[in-house]
Amino acid sequence: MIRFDNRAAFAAALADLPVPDTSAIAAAAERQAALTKPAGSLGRLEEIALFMAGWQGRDRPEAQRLRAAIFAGNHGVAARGVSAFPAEVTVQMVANFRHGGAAINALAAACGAELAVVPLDLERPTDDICTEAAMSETECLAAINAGAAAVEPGLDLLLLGEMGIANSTPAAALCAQSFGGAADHWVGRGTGVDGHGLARKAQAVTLALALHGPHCGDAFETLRRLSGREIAALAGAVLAARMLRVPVMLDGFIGCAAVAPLAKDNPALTGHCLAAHMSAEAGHERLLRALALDPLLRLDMRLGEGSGAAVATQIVRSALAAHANMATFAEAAVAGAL
Ligand SMILES: O=C(O)c1ccc[n+]([C@@H]2O[C@H](COP(=O)([O-])O)[C@@H](O)[C@H]2O)c1
Ligand SMILES: Cc1cc2nc[nH]c2cc1C
Repeated sequence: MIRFDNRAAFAAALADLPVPDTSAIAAAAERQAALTKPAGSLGRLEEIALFMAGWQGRDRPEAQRLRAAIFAGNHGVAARGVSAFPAEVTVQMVANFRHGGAAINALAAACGAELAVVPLDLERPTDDICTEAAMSETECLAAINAGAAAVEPGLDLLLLGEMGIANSTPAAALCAQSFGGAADHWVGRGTGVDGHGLARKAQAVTLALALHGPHCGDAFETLRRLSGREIAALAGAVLAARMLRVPVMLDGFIGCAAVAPLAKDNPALTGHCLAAHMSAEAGHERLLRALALDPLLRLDMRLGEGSGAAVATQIVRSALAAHANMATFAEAAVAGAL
């Protein structure tokens, strides 16, 4: 299990990322070339199989041990009218996750993933990012470590999700701080705010950037000032997964925004990540481009809670089933290419 003792340990881990196992990739590619299909004819499924081989370190990667970890947090900035829903929905949805009634319960079960629900101090929202840092150093480190604790060595794939009313506003602030651009480039309608709500979001992001921007010296400080507990937990989970060579399936706008400050400090960070889908949230396309991630699906989803990650995991399962179970040309006595 990974635990970061302090912010320096977090920064050191981010600066020294493990790389995939190139001999496992080569062995998987050799097998792929021998399977009964024209070379490349399974398209991205072939790339996914090699990606999984590299991080799992074996030529026949598996999709047996799948975990979906959903982090939940509350946000001081919610008081500025930036969400279409009241803040109490966060705790109510956590109860729904626990009772099995949410989309992620159905979708995680459908793709064979166990579900870990991690509420983070829901009774204690973060401070309003327009006037204060979201978290103290201690709080931010605790949230990051709650994320890291959800990652176990030997997982075949980690699916990540979040729940937090108002969290698309801090997510937009993280994107603007990490990749530049005005607030308007990054805010979207979230749970469904109207034009006034959208203007309040842009205003909140602009205020937060003006206050914190000059002080966001590294990923930890950016997360501490501009994110929230569930977002910092996602960042901690992604970095811990990398240290354990566990591949990660990222979900929507907020899930991807969590890695933006880390990718700013080390662009290689997203190397063990797949982007499940392109959310309908306005900034997600721009964010995926900045992270150099090509989403697997485009289904106009914008739910969060790991729902897109669970749907895209079905694609990974298909890729690995073909890779592991197809016959080779020799086994099936099929002639190869001329
Ligand atoms: O995943 C996405 O792309 C996504 C886009 C819009 C909203 N959400 C979810 O909706 C909540 C954030 O929206 P909001 O309007 O409250 O900021 C939070 O619980 C997210 O999981 C998620
Ligand atoms: C009902 C509801 C469910 C969610 N799941 C993730 N974010 C959400 C936001 C709302 C409002």
